[in-house]
Amino acid sequence: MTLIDTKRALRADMAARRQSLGESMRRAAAASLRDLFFLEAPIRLPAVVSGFWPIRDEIDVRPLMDALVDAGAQLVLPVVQGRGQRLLFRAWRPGEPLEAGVFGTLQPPASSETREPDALLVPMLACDGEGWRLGYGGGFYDRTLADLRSRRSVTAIGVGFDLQLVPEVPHGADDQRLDWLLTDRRACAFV
Ligand SMILES: Nc1nc2c(c(=O)[nH]1)N(C=O)[C@@H](CNc1ccc(C(=O)N[C@@H](CCC(=O)O)C(=O)O)cc1)CN2
Ligand SMILES: Nc1ncnc2c1ncn2[C@@H]1O[C@H](COP(=O)(O)OP(=O)(O)OP(=O)(O)O)[C@@H](O)[C@H]1O
Repeated sequence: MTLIDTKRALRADMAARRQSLGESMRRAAAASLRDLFFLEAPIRLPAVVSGFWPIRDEIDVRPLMDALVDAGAQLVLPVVQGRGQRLLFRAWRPGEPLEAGVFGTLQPPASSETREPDALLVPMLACDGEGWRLGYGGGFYDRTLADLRSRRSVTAIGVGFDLQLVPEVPHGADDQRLDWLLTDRRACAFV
């Protein structure tokens, strides 16, 4: 199997695993995630922090985003510019309107100012103990992190349910490692 096939198979497995979680478990996980973030404090605030508006069965980071704003963070949300391009980030505050983006995402309108994040909450399907991450396969976060890291220091925090942690995520030359892992059960830095 090629790397692409192996990743595709793992994506299907992990999507099914995440789908098995019930509503009350999801609510509790969103609150634990928020609390663990502030207990372990992966970043210093104030800072520009990229969140994400959850799609499909992703963990709900909205309680964490609310708390980040209360703690002095400037939130930004990702915007897909096009296939093969890096993500752009637009400022957003909880309660402000969002508009439809690609792949079922919601994003701040073009009137919101663009900001480069100091830290990113990175959605993931799977992650391993070394910080290798599996996303939906667009390579958007890999391209974005490669570009940001070539110019500045950023903290990439992989965010998901604890059951998304697996022994090994296959990776290639284009994959960017995470700096931190944040789940409903742990927050830890990768060395
Ligand atoms: N909540 C959230 N927002 C996000 C991301 C994300 O992973 N989660 N992104 C992370 O990059 C960007 C959006 N990228 C995405 C890329 C692919 C798919 C997706 O559903 N892909 C289909 C295949 C589509 C196709 O190739 O035609 C799939 O997985 O079935 C979703 C979002 C920016 N915003
Ligand atoms: N910096 C880059 N430059 C060019 N192509 C890239 C870069 N990063 C990733 N890609 C390409 O994007 C495609 C998808 O990559 P991959 O399967 O790792 O996506 P993913 O990490 O699961 O998705 P995402 O980051 O969007 O959540 C691959 O063909 C990969 O080679």
